[in-house]
Amino acid sequence: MSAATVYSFPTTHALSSGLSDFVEHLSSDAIKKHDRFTVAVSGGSLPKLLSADLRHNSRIDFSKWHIFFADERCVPLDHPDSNYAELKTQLLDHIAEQIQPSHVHPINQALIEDPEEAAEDYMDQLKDLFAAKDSVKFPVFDLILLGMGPDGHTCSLFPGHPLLHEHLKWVAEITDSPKPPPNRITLTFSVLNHAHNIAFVTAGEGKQEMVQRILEGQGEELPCQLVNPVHGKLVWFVDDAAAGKLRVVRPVAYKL
Ligand SMILES: O=C1O[C@H](COP(=O)(O)O)[C@@H](O)[C@H](O)[C@H]1O
Repeated sequence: MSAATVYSFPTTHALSSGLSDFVEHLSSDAIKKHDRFTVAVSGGSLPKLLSADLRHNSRIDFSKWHIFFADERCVPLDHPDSNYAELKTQLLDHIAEQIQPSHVHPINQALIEDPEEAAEDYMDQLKDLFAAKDSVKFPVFDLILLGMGPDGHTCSLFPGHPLLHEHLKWVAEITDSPKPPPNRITLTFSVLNHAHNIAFVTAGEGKQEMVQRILEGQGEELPCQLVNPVHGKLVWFVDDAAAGKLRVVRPVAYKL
C-alpha cells in the first residue's frame, strides 16, 4: 500500500476532535477552490467517531457540502442497518439547519429490492454532480472517509471477493456480502483511488491486529491495502489501542 500518514490519539474523544479539525481544514480549502466540498462517508463505527466533535464545529460551512455514501446496505432508510440512518442520527440531524437536503445523497429507497438497479441509480446520482461533461472518467471526491472491518474489508469490498477486481463501474452491487445484510451497493476502488483525500478511521483494541497486517504486512491483498490514491493523499486516524501492534510504521501526533 502507498505510504500513508498514521495519526494516533490517546482516546476516541481526542480522535474525534482531531478528525473534526482535519475535515474542517479540507472543507474550507475545497470551498475556497471550487465553492463546494464533496465527501463520501462510510457506515459501521465511522459516523459516530466522525460526528462526536464535527457536529459542534461552527467554523464549517455545511451549506456547501455534498454528502454521498461510500457504501450502503439495501434496506429502508430508517432501518437500523442503514448507513444513512446512522449518519442522520450522528450528524445530519444536528446540522439540519445548515445542510441543504438536496445535497445529501442516500440510496434510492424504491430500488432496494434490486441492488443492481440501486447501484446504477447511485452512479446516476454521482454523474449528476461530477460528470456535467461526458469526459469525466471517475468522480473525484474532496474526501472519502473509510472504515476498516476486522477482516480488512472497507466499504462493501470484502477479502477475496470478485468486486476487488471491478475497474469499470463507479458503483457496484453485492448480493453475497459475508457480513449481513447480504445486499448492498458500494463505491469501487476506481472511485476510491481517484479521491483527493482518503482517511481511514478506526478505533479499539479489536482492530489492532488488522491495522498492523494492513499497514505493515506483505504479500496479502486485503481490501484496505488496495486503497492507493492515484494522485491524492492517504491518512489513517486511529486511537492508541488500534495502533497498539504497529512496530514499523510510526504513528504521529496530528497537527494542522
Ligand atoms: O459493513 C460495514 O462495515 C465497515 C466497517 O465497519 P466497522 O463497524 O467495523 O467500523 C464500514 O466501513 C462499512 O461502511 C459498512 O457498511
